[in-house]
Amino acid sequence: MNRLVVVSNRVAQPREARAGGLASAMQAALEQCGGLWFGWSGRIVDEADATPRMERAGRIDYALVDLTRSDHDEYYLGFANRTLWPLLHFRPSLLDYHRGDFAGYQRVNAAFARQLAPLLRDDDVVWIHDYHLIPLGAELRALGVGARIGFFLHVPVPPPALLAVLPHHEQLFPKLAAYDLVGLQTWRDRDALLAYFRERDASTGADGNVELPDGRRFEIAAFPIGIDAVKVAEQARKAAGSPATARLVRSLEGRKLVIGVDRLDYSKGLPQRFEAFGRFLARHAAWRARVSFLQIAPPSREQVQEYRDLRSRLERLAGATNGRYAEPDWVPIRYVNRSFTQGTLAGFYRVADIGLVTPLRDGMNLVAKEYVASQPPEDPGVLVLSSFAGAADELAEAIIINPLDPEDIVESLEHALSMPLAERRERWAAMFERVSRNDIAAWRQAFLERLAG
Ligand SMILES: O=P(O)(O)OC[C@H]1O[C@H](O[C@H]2O[C@H](CO)[C@@H](O)[C@H](O)[C@H]2O)[C@H](O)[C@@H](O)[C@@H]1O
Ligand SMILES: O=c1ccn([C@@H]2O[C@H](COP(=O)(O)OP(=O)(O)O)[C@@H](O)[C@H]2O)c(=O)[nH]1
Repeated sequence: MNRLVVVSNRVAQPREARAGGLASAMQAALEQCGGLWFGWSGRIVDEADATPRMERAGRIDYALVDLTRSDHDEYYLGFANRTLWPLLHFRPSLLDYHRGDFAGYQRVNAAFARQLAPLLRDDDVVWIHDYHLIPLGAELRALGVGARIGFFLHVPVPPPALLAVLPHHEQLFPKLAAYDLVGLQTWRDRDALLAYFRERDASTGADGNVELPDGRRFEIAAFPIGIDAVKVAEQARKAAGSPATARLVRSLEGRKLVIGVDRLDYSKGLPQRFEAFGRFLARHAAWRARVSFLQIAPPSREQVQEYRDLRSRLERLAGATNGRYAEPDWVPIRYVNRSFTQGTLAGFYRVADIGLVTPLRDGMNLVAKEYVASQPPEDPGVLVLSSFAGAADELAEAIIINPLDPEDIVESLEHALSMPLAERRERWAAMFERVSRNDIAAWRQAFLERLAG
């Protein structure tokens, strides 16, 4: 079997717990088949080494590179997270473009290619991930790398007119042609990217083949990412008796639990969720002191102003709702700004009556799938899910809502809290079957088989 080489900005490193779907998914995928994982070490240094630091853990070899302060500012915080992230999440008004950031992004991609190329063998299969690394394939090709190279974009793709808002977009997106295969989360994303290239005179086939006017060819296809459902279900069963879950259950004193787990990101629709929970309590006095909402929200990309603003806004919203409705022995919103291990989260999901997943846009949203996989089959909870998460395509039996309408979230809470057991079981069984079938191994195999040609 050919060696798999995974490349991503964020790497789930040994001994480090960090929230984020890409890293948790790729860790699950690589643990199963082994391989090399190349990416950012997470460290910012005065002067970066010319070669990556090598480490091994289990079946995974890691090749980790540091970033300098200007690399981090321009490439990661700047172009990746202040320009591409808002653009790809349909929020052009938040887009902050600087030519210096774009130059830094290209510089880091070129540097990654120079450090990765000497580690590659001809028969490796190279799989590059996400918006941080769009030009990396072209940089590797320029260095003579002839291996099959695939690319997977974890975030949504907006319609062509929005993609074209990006200054110099025509210097960036056609670089995808250096890949043999470009994978996206959903059919909607695939169709949007095909439409972008068609509008630029490419010819595209029904099977996702693209030929650019200069003759370059590549393929675009949808591969919805999954989770290791067996492992998550097992973690949830085990965690049911853990001290952390037991403490949470004790603290509820028989009340219902609504749970949300998200990086503190403006794409996740957290203000709308907090606002809706407040309205729910206003409308349903009978539910006050009978339901608690636990929102776990580890801070993310804190040097970006929009993320700091969001944090302050959420503190105000949680404070206002708690101030208005709390009792001496009950707080409506338990708002927690730290991360937990996936094992601990699985236990929390299992005892939660409702999983509240309401992003304004999300490539997939693995938390939705983890919530489903963690439920006890005999008494499963209810998933409330935004129609704007990629996961909604596979989880149609969730209560699907539009997160921009707080009333829709309020109604979904009423509906979920009063749903009969038989209906909960039926909806959950259908979702669990799909989450189990379309798991992380199936995703990896489907992508790599198509990449192999
Ligand atoms: O690396 P960070 O800047 O700390 O951010 C964490 C990750 O966020 C995004 O995750 C995406 O990938 C998930 C798995 O496919 C998907 O479910 C989710 O919808 C996406 O938002 C980002 O795309 C990753 O690059 C980051 O590592
Ligand atoms: O405290 C936390 C919060 C989240 N996660 C994990 O981070 C991932 C979040 O992925 P998702 O696709 O939902 O969103 P992203 O953060 O990638 O946008 C999931 O696997 C969570 O289990 C975690 O390990 N600890």
